[in-house]
Amino acid sequence: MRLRAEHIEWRVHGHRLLDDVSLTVEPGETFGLVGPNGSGKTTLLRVLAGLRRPKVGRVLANERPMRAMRRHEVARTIAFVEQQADTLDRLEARQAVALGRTPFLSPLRPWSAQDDAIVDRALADVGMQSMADRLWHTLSGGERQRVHIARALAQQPSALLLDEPTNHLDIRHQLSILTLVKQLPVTVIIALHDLDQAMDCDRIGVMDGGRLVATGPPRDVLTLERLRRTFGVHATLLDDPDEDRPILRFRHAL
Ligand SMILES: Nc1ncnc2c1ncn2[C@@H]1O[C@H](COP(=O)(O)OP(=O)(O)OP(=O)(O)O)[C@@H](O)[C@H]1O
Repeated sequence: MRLRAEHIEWRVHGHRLLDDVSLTVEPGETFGLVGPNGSGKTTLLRVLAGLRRPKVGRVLANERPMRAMRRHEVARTIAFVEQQADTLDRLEARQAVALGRTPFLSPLRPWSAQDDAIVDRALADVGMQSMADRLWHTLSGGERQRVHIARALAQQPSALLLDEPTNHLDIRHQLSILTLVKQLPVTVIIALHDLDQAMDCDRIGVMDGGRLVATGPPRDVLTLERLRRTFGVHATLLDDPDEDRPILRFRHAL
């Protein structure tokens, strides 16, 4: 799915949280959204997910204005893993993942073996199949995060939006989730704080003060000057001996 934002502005109590943001993410692309705290990444993801409907600007999903789409239609095509996702206290992990199938169910299309298979696959993809029967409140922060990601995968979306999905994860699960989402044949927009992880995206966008100040291939965008200006850090670039890709080494805050 092609996701396009055109001249989005989002204001809260007179503060402009998004300022003339335009962006096109192509089908199958993995697009990283980076920027300092409070730069507008979450706000932009919420707009792209259809949870916020801007008065100025518009979002198009495969060239269709999202404003014209019904909520369940959006839920069938776009999955969003939020940073502070809901607690699901009385549910088992498997039931929480099964919620991802809700937009597809109706009296004419009840739960089926196919839904079971999709849920099993999503649990396996995030390495949670052995904890499928565990109650939500018994799961660790990282395990809950993996269940949220599995719920989004169970939606089988055309676009997957993730807000700092690796936050609570140990390094092994960070890498496996990032590898997994990159391999998915769907459009992925992922907000990341780890700029080295962002280097593996197809393209990245840099948010700064509610504006999208740069987009492009990671190494073109994450220049030392950009790191200084937007992130307020002095960094150097090191060569990775195993791959044709630089490694960022952060020296100090400016
Ligand atoms: N409801 C609100 N009312 C007032 N200000 C808000 C509201 N929601 C967000 N903001 C402000 O908007 C700005 C952008 O917030 P947002 O959560 O989009 O940033 P972010 O880039 O995702 O930050 P972080 O990296 O810290 O998660 C912040 O300054 C935040 O305090």
